[in-house]
Amino acid sequence: MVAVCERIAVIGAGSWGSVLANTLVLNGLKVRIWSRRQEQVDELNNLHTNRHYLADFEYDSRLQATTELKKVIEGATVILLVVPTKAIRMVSRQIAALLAPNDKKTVIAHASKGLELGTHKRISEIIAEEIPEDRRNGIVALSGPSHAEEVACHDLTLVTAASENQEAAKHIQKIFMNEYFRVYTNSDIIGVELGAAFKNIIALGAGALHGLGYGDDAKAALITRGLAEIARLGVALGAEPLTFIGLTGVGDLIVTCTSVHSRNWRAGDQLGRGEDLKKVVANMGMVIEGINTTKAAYELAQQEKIEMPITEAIYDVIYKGRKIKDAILELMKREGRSEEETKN
Ligand SMILES: NC(=O)C1=CN([C@@H]2O[C@H](COP(=O)(O)OP(=O)(O)OC[C@H]3O[C@@H](n4cnc5c(N)ncnc54)[C@H](OP(=O)(O)O)[C@@H]3O)[C@@H](O)[C@H]2O)C=CC1
Ligand SMILES: O=C(CO)COP(=O)(O)O
Repeated sequence: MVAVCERIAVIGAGSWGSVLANTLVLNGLKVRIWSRRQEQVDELNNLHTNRHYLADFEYDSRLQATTELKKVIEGATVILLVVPTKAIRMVSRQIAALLAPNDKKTVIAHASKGLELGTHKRISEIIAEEIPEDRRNGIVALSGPSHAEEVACHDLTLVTAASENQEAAKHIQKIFMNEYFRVYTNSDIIGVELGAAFKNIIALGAGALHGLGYGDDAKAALITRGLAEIARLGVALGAEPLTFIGLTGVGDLIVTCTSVHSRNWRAGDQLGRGEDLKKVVANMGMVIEGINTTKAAYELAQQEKIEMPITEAIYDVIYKGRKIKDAILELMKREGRSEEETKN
């Protein structure tokens, strides 16, 4: 059973952070959520809504929001980061400055999905660099096929809490588990974080296929061949191959490539319909992680000498202005291969 007195800090009040925070409140925990904007804090505290991110959802009135980071993390046994990947380093640095040295009480968890531009680091690696080991009790990635819109209305969702520290992973499992939100543990945080990041690239492609009017055969092929290249790069980077057939691999790939809730899928769909990338990003008003992750994965694949034809095609479309139809045609015209080839 979760200790009722336990206090949880959620950092980031976008669609996912706010719904995860609400889930924990409903599970009986004391939760404070941090937002950088006072008007959003006022809306959450007074109206119990967060209209920009989830238009028709009412949050539990026990959820407390504030812009004061110190107040949010004070006394927290878990600090859960749910900001876009590009903000993880800065936020972690600010948190580290507020945690006491030699106080290893706090589990640091995150539910974000991406790789850092430039360094290509996974989120737990960034956190480990910014929050000294003596100020934390493990780093956990909470990941899997999960859309805020569905968890908000208690649809059934299964995710994974991954960490090198199994006690910390079990703690995250314990505080989140309920009758609609089921959590597994996993020790392969490399595979879990890489699967979570890379699936967004393939989701951009799945959306683009839809926008162009292609059917289910094309979608299934993209998901399958996408998984093959995700796993190839992931294993080269130290992941366990089996992780890619779990919730955070194929599970998240399926949901993100097929759900209208996915921002990455929706962005791809609009690109497929001929919209301009800058306009798509501006109109989304929420993070589209796959755009930066495509660049990071493309560079990592070059560095590791791993062939990733789909990622390369999406990179060309996003970063070199290539026409999507031309990129698809080139993929289709590649030399015939054996499906049994595992390396390339
Ligand atoms: N939405 C979902 O269903 C899921 C999302 N995720 C992952 O969770 C992470 C967050 O996604 P999500 O909540 O959807 O994103 P949103 O775009 O909905 O919200 C992002 C939140 O982060 C804040 N933020 C943005 N930039 C910064 C910054 N530089 N410094 C501090 N705070 C910042 C935003 O604040 P402001 O409003 O002030 O801009 C907002 O509160 C992503 O990595 C995503 O892939 C994972 C699973 C499901
Ligand atoms: O990670 C997600 C689903 O598991 C959310 O995907 P999007 O960021 O594409 O909305």
